[in-house]
Amino acid sequence: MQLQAGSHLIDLSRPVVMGILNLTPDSFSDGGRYYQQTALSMDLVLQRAQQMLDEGAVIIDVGGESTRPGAIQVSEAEELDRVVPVVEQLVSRLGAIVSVDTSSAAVIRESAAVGASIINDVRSLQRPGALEAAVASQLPVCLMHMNGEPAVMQKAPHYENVIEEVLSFLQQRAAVCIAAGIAKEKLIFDPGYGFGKNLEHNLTLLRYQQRIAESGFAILAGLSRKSLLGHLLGREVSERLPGSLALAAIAAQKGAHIIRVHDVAATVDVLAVYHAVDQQLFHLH
Ligand SMILES: Cn1cnc2c(O)nc(N)nc21
Repeated sequence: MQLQAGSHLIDLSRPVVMGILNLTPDSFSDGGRYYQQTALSMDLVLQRAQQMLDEGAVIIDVGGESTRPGAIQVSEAEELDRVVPVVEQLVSRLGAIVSVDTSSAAVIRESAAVGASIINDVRSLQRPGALEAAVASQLPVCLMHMNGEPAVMQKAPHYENVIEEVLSFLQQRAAVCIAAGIAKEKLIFDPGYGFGKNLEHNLTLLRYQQRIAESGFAILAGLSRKSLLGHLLGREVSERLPGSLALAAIAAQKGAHIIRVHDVAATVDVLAVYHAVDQQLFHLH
C-alpha cells in the first residue's frame, strides 16, 4: 500500500512512524515548550522536528489545538498563528512530510498552501467548510472516530458494539468524502483511541483493529502515552513509554500502517523488530 501525500509517495507496505509536534500550551503530554511563538521557539520546534526525522519519523504531525480530554477550544486565528508558520518552516527548511492536526477549513487551506502533505482531522471534516477545503487541497485525509467533543467525550461513553459503531462512522465519513471528490486511496481510517472511549472500549478496539483494517483503507493508530495506559499500569504520562511501545507493536500486528507517537526512536526500533518477524527478514542492514 502507498499513500500519495502531496509531492511525497509514502510506502505503507510496512508500518511507519508519525512523530507528534505539539504547538499547544495545554497538550496532555508535552505542551507549552514551543508555545511562545518567538524566533527562539521556532528554532526549538525545528530542532525537535529534525530530531524526530533523524530518529526515523516519516511524518511530522503538527497541531495547534489540544484535543486531549477536557481541552478547551482555541480560536481559528490563534490556531492559524501557531500552525501555519511552523508548517511552512518544516517544509521549506527540513523538507518534512507534514500532517496538520486541525478541524478548521482555514487552517487546512493555509497549511496546504505552504506545503502540508496530509490533513489529520480528529473531527473527520465535519466542521463548516472543512470538507470543501480538503477537496480543494487534494491532500490525503485521516478520518478519525470521536464520540462528542474533547470537552465532554470522556463523560460515560457508551456503545452497543464499539467496533461496528466506529467502523460504521468511518465508512459514512468516507462515503461523504468520496462523493465530494476525495479519492478512496487518499483516505485513512483511525479508530480514535481515547476519544470518547473508556478502557474497555479502547482495548476492544485494539483487540479487533484488524476488523477496521479489513475495510481496505490505510489505518492510523494513536495510542502513545494515552490514559488507557494510566488505567492499565497506574503510570503517569512521563512513565508510559514501555506501555506505549507495547501498544505500538500490537497496533502494527493488527494492521496499523501509521503509528502516531511522542517517542520516535524507540518506536522505530519496535516496528523494525515487528517488520523483521512479520517478513521473516534475517538481515535488517
Ligand atoms: C491529534 N491526535 C491526538 N490523538 C490522535 C489520534 O489517536 N489519531 C489522530 N489521527 N490524531 C490524534
